[in-house]
Amino acid sequence: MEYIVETKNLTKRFGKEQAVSGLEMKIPKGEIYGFLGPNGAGKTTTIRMLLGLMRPTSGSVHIFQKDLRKERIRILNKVGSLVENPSYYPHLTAGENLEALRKIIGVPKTRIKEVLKIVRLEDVANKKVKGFSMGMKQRLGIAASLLNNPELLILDEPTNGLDPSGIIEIRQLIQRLPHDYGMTVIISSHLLSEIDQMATTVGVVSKGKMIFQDSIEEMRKFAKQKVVLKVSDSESAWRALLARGMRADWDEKNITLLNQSDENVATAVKYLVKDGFSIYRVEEEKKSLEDVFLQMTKEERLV
Ligand SMILES: Nc1ncnc2c1ncn2[C@@H]1O[C@H](COP(=O)(O)OP(=O)(O)OP(=O)(O)O)[C@@H](O)[C@H]1O
Repeated sequence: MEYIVETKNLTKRFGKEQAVSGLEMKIPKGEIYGFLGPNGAGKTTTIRMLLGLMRPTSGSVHIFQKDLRKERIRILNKVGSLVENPSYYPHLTAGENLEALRKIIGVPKTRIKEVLKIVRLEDVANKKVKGFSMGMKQRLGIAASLLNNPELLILDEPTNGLDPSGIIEIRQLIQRLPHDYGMTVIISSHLLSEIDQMATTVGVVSKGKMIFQDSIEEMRKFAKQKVVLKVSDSESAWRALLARGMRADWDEKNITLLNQSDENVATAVKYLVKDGFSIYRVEEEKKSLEDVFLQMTKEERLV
């Protein structure tokens, strides 16, 4: 597997505090990697280390399969990033702001038009930035990060402070990048719901540790359905199921089956009827992906 980003035992300590702890991040090419974790989990510290802005206490960062310590400039020339809220000259237009950056980076003038088109700001290229909405400013920030035609784009909480329509705009923009431009994207957030529909791979950090890293489909598997039985004399009914070798939980009210296959549910119902219990309801409860994420970060399930 060719990884665009691979960290090994990446660790950052601030005094006694371990902000990032033995992180093994693996990001295949062309993925949109949702880097998730509650506030203070270590996302920004990790991103700063990926961008060479902060030196790891120990461990290594490889980007494009090159060691960041040894080939920093060569690597960073092909990386775009938006780490803090970008600052602009409010009295200059979108195009003029990008022009100022373009001169520093040294890319052809034609690139300005291209990046404005990618972020769908070409119609307001000649408007002053001071009249822009938060969402437009954020898209301009992404345009700036695309000036050097990066192969890897790193966005730290790009939807922070945006309204729902601004979030959707950013989502649509990011979703196109791997397909249309062959980019790999890392996008951090403390809210799964914000990146749920755009990430293809997810890394979840909690207290500096990676507690889950896999495809979003794998994460969805944790959002399994629960089948709940509402029955008469539920405690006895639960004990009767256990006595028959079935796996079930009881919360002093209802029974939850731990194996939710159709067959297993049918067997449980058959036993309960046989044992003389009345079945009032057989209900399905589905956990949202957000519930799964919250549960993961609470339990710190280690992978
Ligand atoms: N320069 C620093 N000096 C000391 N401690 C720091 C420094 N930067 C971060 N930390 C600490 O490291 C931990 C991780 O912080 P970090 O900013 O990386 O988390 P985060 O996941 O990005 O959170 P947020 O979403 O709030 O930005 C926190 O406990 C923070 O207080």
